[in-house]
Amino acid sequence: MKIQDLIQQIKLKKSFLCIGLDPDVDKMPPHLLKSNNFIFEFNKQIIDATHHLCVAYKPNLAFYEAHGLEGYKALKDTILYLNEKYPEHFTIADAKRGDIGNTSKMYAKAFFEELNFDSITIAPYMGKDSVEPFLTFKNKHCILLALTSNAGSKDFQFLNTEETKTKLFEEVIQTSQTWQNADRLMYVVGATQTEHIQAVRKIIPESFLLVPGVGAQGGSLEEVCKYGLNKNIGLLINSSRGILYASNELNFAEAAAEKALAIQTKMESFL
Ligand SMILES: O=c1ccn([C@@H]2O[C@H](COP(=O)(O)O)[C@@H](O)[C@H]2O)c(=O)[nH]1
Repeated sequence: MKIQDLIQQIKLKKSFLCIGLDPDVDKMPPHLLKSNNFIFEFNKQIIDATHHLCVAYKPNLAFYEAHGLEGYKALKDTILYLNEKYPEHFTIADAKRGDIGNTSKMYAKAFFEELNFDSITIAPYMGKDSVEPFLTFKNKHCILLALTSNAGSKDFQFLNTEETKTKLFEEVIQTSQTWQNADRLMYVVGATQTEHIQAVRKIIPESFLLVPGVGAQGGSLEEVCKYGLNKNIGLLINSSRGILYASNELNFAEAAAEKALAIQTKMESFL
């Protein structure tokens, strides 16, 4: 998908909501567990109930890989369903990949060609040659982990770099912007890190940020918007558990849609 198409969808729907498809058997409605391919069935009902309120879906690979072959099938069915029925949605494989070049090339083929996702999250720790194979794909996007939402982000991401005296997360953003096809880069910045979004925006005023951490992790949508919005919106704010598990009864999909609507309504007031 082209960035311009994503921006158009955001303006049309007055929403920059990304719904995280993190199916957790322990939290899913028990009645669904009886059906074959219940993970896909759960996703399908969530997608059908919420598609008009969001512009992106983000399956996190862990929730599929934990189920082996069945999980992979559910992931494949989910992305096929999205691409066929709701092709205007931006799709994110939250896989956090990145390896030596020839291995990254295979990851890129897996997610961009075989599964046909629009984007993938990438851990940038291995540097330029681990990310570049993903950046060769036209109209596909690489979302680098910059400043993550978890407490452990403090372990490394705030360390000062000796050469440039910037924090490691700032260095990741700055340096990656010099790579070929850097216009295909986006960055993960946690909603729990709002005091640092201004610093991020100073380096990349134009880039899209994928912002997880509202809802279950306690991040504030208002604060993220205050510091993160740019002239093209420039934000995809993710919520997974806060939407998916609003109810585990028969009405789970409608309950999820109500939560998504509440977020979309707030978003509309910022546009
Ligand atoms: O810094 C990060 C990077 C990724 N995530 C992922 O986003 C969702 C958040 O789920 P919630 O249920 O809305 O908390 C999940 O898939 C994480 O693995 C993140 O939270 N923080």
